[in-house]
Amino acid sequence: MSLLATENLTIRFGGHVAVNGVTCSFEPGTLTAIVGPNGAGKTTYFNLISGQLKASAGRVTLGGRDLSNEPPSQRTRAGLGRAFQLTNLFPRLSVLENVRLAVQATQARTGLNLWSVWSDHRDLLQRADAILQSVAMKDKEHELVANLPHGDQRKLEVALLMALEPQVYMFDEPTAGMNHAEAPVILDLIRKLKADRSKTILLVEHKMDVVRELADRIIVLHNGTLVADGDPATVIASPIVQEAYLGVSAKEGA
Ligand SMILES: Nc1ncnc2c1ncn2[C@@H]1O[C@H](COP(=O)(O)OP(=O)(O)OP(=O)(O)O)[C@@H](O)[C@H]1O
Repeated sequence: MSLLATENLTIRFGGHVAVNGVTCSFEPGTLTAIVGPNGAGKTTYFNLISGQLKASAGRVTLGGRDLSNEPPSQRTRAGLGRAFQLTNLFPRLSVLENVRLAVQATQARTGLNLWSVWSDHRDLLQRADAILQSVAMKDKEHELVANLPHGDQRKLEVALLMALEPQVYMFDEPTAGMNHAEAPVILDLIRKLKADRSKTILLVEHKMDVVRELADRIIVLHNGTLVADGDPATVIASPIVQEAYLGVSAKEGA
């Protein structure tokens, strides 16, 4: 079982410390919600973990392996999977082709050469098929991604993440910009991932009703610092979070 950990993780932009000495670990089988006010450093923390930003100080490790100096592609190979709000999709390819490419990337990662990838074409298709079934998109497999509604594109993005079989799933406001019909589909996919119990899931989320339903644990960032960490009921109920960090949203979710 691989544990994701950050040790004293810090980044400075000029004089501003956006993430300040965050030490935290995330266990498989747990969905941790990361909350905090706007500008608290949540997305920056994600960027430091996935490698989009390089830390000024501190370390990111997965299963004891230090990833701090690895580029994002190596971190993905090591098992960190992040949903990138559609930037990972190939819009001019079909749904099936997108999933198949993601499955192929995984097989290449596990050491198969090009010839065996080709000879295992049928296995590839079966795996892609299973993923499409699991996200209920089999009926759209031949549609061009560019023609899909926004909600389906976001769903496909989660499907591509699943195809990569990461140990860690990172979602940054996965239902942002979605309508009332689209959001439940994404939340259902995250629920299914969670039911697997072997995955580490990190979720940056402002919507407290979503956090309350999905999170096993909540950590709170404020001014780049980790200020609370614990089970959802305790963290949400704590006066410091209610009054200073979550404000009206927390009360609405209560
Ligand atoms: N590349 C950058 N250069 C300079 N400052 C940055 C950069 N990225 C983030 N910041 C600053 O770091 C702080 C944390 O930003 P971040 O986007 O991580 O907050 P957040 O908690 O995700 O906010 P929100 O909930 O609004 O998305 C902010 O003050 C932001 O302006």
